[in-house]
Amino acid sequence: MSLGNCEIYEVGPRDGLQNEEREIPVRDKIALIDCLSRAGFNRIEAASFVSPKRVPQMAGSGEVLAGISRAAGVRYAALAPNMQGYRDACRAGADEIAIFASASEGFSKANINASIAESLERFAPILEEARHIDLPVRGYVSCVVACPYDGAVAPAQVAEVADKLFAMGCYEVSLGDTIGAGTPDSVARMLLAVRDVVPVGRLAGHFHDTNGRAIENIDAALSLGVRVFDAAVGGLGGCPFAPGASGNVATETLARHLAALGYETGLDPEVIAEAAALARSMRTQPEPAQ
Ligand SMILES: CC(C)(COP(=O)([O-])OP(=O)([O-])OC[C@H]1O[C@@H](n2cnc3c(N)ncnc32)[C@H](O)[C@@H]1OP(=O)([O-])[O-])[C@@H](O)C(=O)NCCC(=O)NCCSC(=O)C[C@@](C)(O)CC(=O)[O-]
Repeated sequence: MSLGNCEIYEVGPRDGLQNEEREIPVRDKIALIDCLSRAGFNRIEAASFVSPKRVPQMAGSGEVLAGISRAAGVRYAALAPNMQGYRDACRAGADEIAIFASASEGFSKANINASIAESLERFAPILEEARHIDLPVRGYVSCVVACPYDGAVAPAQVAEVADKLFAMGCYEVSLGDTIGAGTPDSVARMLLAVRDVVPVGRLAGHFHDTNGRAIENIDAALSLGVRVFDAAVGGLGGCPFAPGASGNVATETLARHLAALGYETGLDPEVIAEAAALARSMRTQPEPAQ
């Protein structure tokens, strides 16, 4: 019996690759995105216009967006931390922008060298300009359960930042368990608080699998009505500013799990397997094919 649709938002080419130490050639990133473009995703996070000194792996983002073969109906997203990043992303032809805030001050400072309040001030003109050209902006809240610098994060703090991003015009707010500290209980407590201020249909879950609980946490989020989940093909990833954070939940694992539960993702498992093999081959320490 079908339980309806669930969307996987593919973040492998950005959240996945940004943490790899080995320099990955632009042509390899393009090949991965082109493969993912055949898999049936609506949205693929393909690029990040941040400081190349802070995240060297994302330095070729403009060339990546210029080189991909765009598939009809797929939106290619790019991260932008400030107006400079926003303008670069627009010039490169990003179809949507992702801004990224944190629920904890420690991570905000380490990640983007700004307090939470300062980061929201930086994002305001992005939302303003994007609104004029009908460019969708997605908002991230990181550290929704715990922060590698400040420890446990209260659900009310997450709700406050999610509320602000939504009120500023983000069409969707993705809730990031950046260091995979969540449990089904802590994720549910956090979501209950956030659901009070942002409609659940505008929320997405972004679960890193550091402690092997991403799937359980996704189940908790599903039971509270979340139907969009970020995932990285091959389980790539992590954040350079969150020590110990490992990859996102793997797209192929999540797609299988959702299908077994009865949700439709519209993804082609064979193409996903092909992309996962490609992604794994790009790892600094490549893993054997599964
Ligand atoms: C945010 C900044 C830029 C502030 O950086 P800053 O040092 O405060 O900024 P600044 O304005 O003083 O600029 C410093 C230098 O960066 C340059 N710069 C300034 N802006 C840009 C830009 N847009 N693109 C390219 N260069 C830029 C600027 O031109 C200058 O260059 P310099 O004069 O030294 O040669 C910096 O701290 C940064 O780039 N941080 C990296 C943040 C990042 O990419 N983090 C990883 C992604 S977030 C994440 O992974 C979490 C998430 C989203 O996946 C969800 C989850 O799991 O929780």
